[in-house]
Amino acid sequence: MNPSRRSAGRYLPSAPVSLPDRRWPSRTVTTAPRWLSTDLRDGNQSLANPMSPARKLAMFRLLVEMGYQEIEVGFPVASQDDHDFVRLLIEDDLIPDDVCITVLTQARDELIRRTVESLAGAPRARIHIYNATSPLFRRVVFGMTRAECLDLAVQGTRLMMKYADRTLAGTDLRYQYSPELFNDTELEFSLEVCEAVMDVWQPETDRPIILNFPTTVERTMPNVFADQIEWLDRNLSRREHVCLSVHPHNDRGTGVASAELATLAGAQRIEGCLFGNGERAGNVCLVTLGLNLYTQGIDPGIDFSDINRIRRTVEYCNELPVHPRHPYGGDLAYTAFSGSHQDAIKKGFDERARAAMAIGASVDDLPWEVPYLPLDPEDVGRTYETVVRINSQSGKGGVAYVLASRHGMLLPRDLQLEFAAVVQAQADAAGAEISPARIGELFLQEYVVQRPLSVPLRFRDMVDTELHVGGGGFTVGAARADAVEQIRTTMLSWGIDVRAVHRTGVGAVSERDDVVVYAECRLGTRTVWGVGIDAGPDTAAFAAVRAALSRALRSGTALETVGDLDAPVMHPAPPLLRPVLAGAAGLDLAGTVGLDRAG
Ligand SMILES: CC(=O)SCCNC(=O)CCNC(=O)[C@H](O)C(C)(C)COP(=O)(O)OP(=O)(O)OC[C@H]1O[C@@H](n2cnc3c(N)ncnc32)[C@H](O)[C@@H]1OP(=O)(O)O
Ligand SMILES: CC(C)C(=O)C(=O)O
Ligand SMILES: [Mg+2]
Repeated sequence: MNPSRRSAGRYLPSAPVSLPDRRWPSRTVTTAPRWLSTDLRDGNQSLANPMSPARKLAMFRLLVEMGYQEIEVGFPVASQDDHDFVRLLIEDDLIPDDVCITVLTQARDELIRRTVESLAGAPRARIHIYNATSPLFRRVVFGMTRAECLDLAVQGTRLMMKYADRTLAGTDLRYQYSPELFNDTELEFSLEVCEAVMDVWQPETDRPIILNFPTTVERTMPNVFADQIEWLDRNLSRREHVCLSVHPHNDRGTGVASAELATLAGAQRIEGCLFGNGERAGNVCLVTLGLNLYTQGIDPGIDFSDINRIRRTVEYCNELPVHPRHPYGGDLAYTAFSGSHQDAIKKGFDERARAAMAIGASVDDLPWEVPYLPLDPEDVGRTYETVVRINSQSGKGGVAYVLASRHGMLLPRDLQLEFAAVVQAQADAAGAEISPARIGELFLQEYVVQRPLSVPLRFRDMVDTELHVGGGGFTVGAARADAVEQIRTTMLSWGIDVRAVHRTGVGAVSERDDVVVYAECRLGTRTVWGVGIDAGPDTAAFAAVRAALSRALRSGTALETVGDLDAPVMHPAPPLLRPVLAGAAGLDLAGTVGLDRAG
């Protein structure tokens, strides 16, 4: 914004609350508050296309299944659909015994009458009346004095009770009042209005009242709201019969903080919407609040165990997408692309596995402590599959995680480093994410020789051990238990030091319970890796060494250095090896490139 044209000075800062001995900053939350979902009212009224009856029902059912026991189901006088939905719930007996529905209305005689009538036959229900109390609204919207504004609330409550006496004899009727724009209202006046409303309703143990304090348009920092709530908590009369409720909106993006600090300050109940739907920047998000508690070890009393289904239903009902970065429920909420995050996550999982094994327990019995993951994705029905995704920002830890978790390949550290560079080059070239499937393909292409050798190969030095090739597979004479050692010895005589053979049990790459062998071979000054995947360890080891040779051949420079550290030389390939290499790599060696004994 160009400061010469626009000035922040046009905006009036909110007045701080004088509460020098405020107590909320040193409190901690230990239990969940009561929740009210207003998805079907505040959420619905903010939609370009208000929910159809089918969408309303889907939302109601979802909320009930999740465990919400207080649900604001509409503004019955707003539309025929809203009215009919309330009737449907009552007449089709769709309201479980432990659920209380709420309906909202303005403090206007005719609207109150019709709202009360919409509840006829309900076993239990709450009527919620609101009127704005802030100076701006008194002046601009109502053209009322404070006394007239207070009277609106008082008369509204009286009228509601009068109509309810006539119409709702068999209903367990409960009451809620909200001074709209509470956060912009003089605190003493909010209190005065609420006290006057209570004088009419006369709250008692068996007929409590909900006083609900909204940040209708969030304009202050959350600590100011917390001060306001603590002030009310201290000053409201009949406190034991009052449920002090808050209804934060999210205009400043601090709706969650406002709600949480308000609970420290004395709020017992929070109204909000799933995934923060609602007017303008939304109502406070009930998913975030609930799972924030959960990750502090406090049961929110709400079932979030299938967050994807919750999100899909909410998206269907609201016809609005949930942002991929939305806390806990967004597609990317548990995903790291960046290398150092991935490395830490992988180490976190590895450490958990080790710790669990050490004490003979399941990882689920350990406290959740994984770097960069505040919540175990499985707790909300997500998998670990997308915890790490690979692009140019990723590193070896992430690539190794994908190979392990998606392809069952546990790479030795040096190979992780080497393959990460291969993936990095691809990611740089593509300028996009590399899928786990593509990473698997790249790995196979790079390290696993898949082309069958075209000729039988006999290792002269290996008694009883014969490597036959055909139909794409090897068979190894069974008599030799030390076949790997034999091939190592043979290779060494050709100047190839098979330094290490690493095995992992399962190779999901081939969709069989294969053994994966990683062979680290030294050719001159260069280390070359090859990977073999086969049913048995010996055949896999042979395949791994063969793959390393094939790779060495593909990169001619490596072969040129074999046998001479200082001056690259070209050696004819040993006669025995020449056809192997030709078959493996599809190249005609013709005596020009090859491998020979070092030195
Ligand atoms: C912060 C919130 O979310 S509050 C909930 C808001 N939700 C909605 O408004 C959705 C449903 N609303 C509606 O369908 C309609 O607004 C209705 C049916 C309630 C009323 O419709 P209409 O009678 O056509 O009136 P409209 O909404 O334009 O009227 C505003 C009038 O109500 C008055 N009014 C507004 N709020 C209140 C209130 N809480 N109590 C009493 N009067 C009120 C206004 O001062 C204005 O009066 P005026 O006509 O004398 O100037
Ligand atoms: C009706 C009231 C509680 C409201 O939605 C608000 O003030 O935001
Ligand atoms: Mg609201």
